[in-house]
Amino acid sequence: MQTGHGKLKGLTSRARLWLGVALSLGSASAALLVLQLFVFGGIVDDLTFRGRGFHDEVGQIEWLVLLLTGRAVLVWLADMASATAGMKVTTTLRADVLGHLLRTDSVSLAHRGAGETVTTMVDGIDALEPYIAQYLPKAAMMVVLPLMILACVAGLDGWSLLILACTGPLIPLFMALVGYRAQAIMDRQWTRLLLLGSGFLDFVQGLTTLRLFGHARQAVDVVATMADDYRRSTLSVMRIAFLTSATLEFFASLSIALIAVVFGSRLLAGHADFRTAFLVLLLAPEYFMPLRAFSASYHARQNATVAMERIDALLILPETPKRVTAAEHDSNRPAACLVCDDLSLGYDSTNPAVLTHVSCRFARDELTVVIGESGAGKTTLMRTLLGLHTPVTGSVRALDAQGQPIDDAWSRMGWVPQRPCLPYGTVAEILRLGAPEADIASLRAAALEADALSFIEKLPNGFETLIGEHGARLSGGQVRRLALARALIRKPDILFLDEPTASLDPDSEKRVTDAIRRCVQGRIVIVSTHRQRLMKDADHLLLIDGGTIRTVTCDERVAA
Ligand SMILES: Nc1ncnc2c1ncn2[C@@H]1O[C@H](COP(=O)(O)OP(=O)(O)OP(=O)(O)O)[C@@H](O)[C@H]1O
Repeated sequence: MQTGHGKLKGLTSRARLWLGVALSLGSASAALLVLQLFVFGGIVDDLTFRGRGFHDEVGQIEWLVLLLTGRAVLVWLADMASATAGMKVTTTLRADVLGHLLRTDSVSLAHRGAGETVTTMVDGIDALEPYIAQYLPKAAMMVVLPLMILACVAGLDGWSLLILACTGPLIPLFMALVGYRAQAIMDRQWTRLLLLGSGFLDFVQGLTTLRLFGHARQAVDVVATMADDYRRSTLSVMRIAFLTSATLEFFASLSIALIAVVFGSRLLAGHADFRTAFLVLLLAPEYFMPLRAFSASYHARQNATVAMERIDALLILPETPKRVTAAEHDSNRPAACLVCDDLSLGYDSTNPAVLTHVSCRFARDELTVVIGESGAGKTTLMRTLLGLHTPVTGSVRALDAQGQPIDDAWSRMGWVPQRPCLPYGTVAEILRLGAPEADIASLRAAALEADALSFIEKLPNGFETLIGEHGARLSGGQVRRLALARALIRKPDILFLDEPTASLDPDSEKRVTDAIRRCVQGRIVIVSTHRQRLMKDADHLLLIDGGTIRTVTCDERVAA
């Protein structure tokens, strides 16, 4: 199995080109830096010890300005390239994770907290950007520039080469030791961030309930405690960062001081010339500079390693398998029936067998109503038919009028869940979630079919009226009819409605039931309910009882 570091390395392939450009530009700017120091050393030596005036050095000064400008441009371009690489990686990864979550078994996803998923998607993926845009280029420069400087110093002075070659490797070694300890602290900090993110989301979502039960104050205290924990663990991380840079500074200063002392004594003894000594003293701090920059971005790698583990936990969530394979793929064939063959459905080990040996058919132009006690498995069956939940055994097939499987029937399904999710937006935006390209005529047609047009037209701005989250300014019956219109706008072949009339008053119940009846023509319509009115309207009544399913006979219906 790949470790967090291994997975991080895999990320670089997403922006190889931009990272390559950043590295090339960085290397070129490093070469210009070395040249610049040589030219500067020469100018200072000429002016101080060789008796030359400024007018003699004009050519050299022009070169120096040219090198400085060239280097500034190259550094800017390298920064742009690495920032582009970082953005490219995070953008493509976020799209991939989102795409995967859309294909994921909805039950597995629901078992993870929404707050944790959101924090991973936002902060987790953001944490990878500094790793790509800062850490990787700096790690490469930590090798390129010191090697260039060592090569130059090798040609200038043996002693200095020895000092730099011995002290340089000590720094990464010590940083690795510190980093080993920092990883545990980073893990802890990430856990605290997740707790804070999910706690805050829960708090906002449950604000009304908390106020009603008089727990708002305690909730604020809990969030404050979590924020304080996060602050403290951030301070621990910063302590480690300070320790790392202090170590670096110590070794760097020691090494430069040593070179200065050695050169000083040799200059006094007349065994060295000023130009060489000055040049080596100019080059020595630059030798340690990339190590410093690398150290400053080292925490980005640790942060990214922890974030990558979390992102990977999302990526390994099981995807819902494609359930039907057919040789031909013809989206024009409408589904004539939906067939369940010996289905067994369950969740994790706590609930492994909700339904067993379920075999049944759902036909077009029929209203099939599924009934059963609360907790019998109606929603579980519906989720499975929709492809949102993977059966333990058995299969679900959509067949055309000739009995041939239809591969893409699932793309033409409509669903109205028990608690329809209406995001913040206008009525038109909510409806267009079903079909983004739908024009206003299609919106009106779907609303009319779902008996939602009359109330939408009475809203202050009609289809452009802003509806609060979860349909805040609508009644329960209006929310159901709007959700039905959203499902119908997709022109579904197969329509699922989970408890569409639950908790509605008789008038709203009648309106929703009549709307459902109108939808049956040319469609497979499957409804789960506890309500008598829908049961009476059913063409086919299925009862879930004792973990399996059976048809309710006409005699039983009459007797009931
Ligand atoms: N995500 C889940 N993980 C584990 N068990 C679950 C999950 N969802 C439902 N269950 C369990 O599966 C069983 C069937 O639940 P389901 O929601 O399908 O019942 P239902 O017939 O739709 O109930 P209701 O009429 O109250 O909506 C219940 O025992 C429930 O606790």
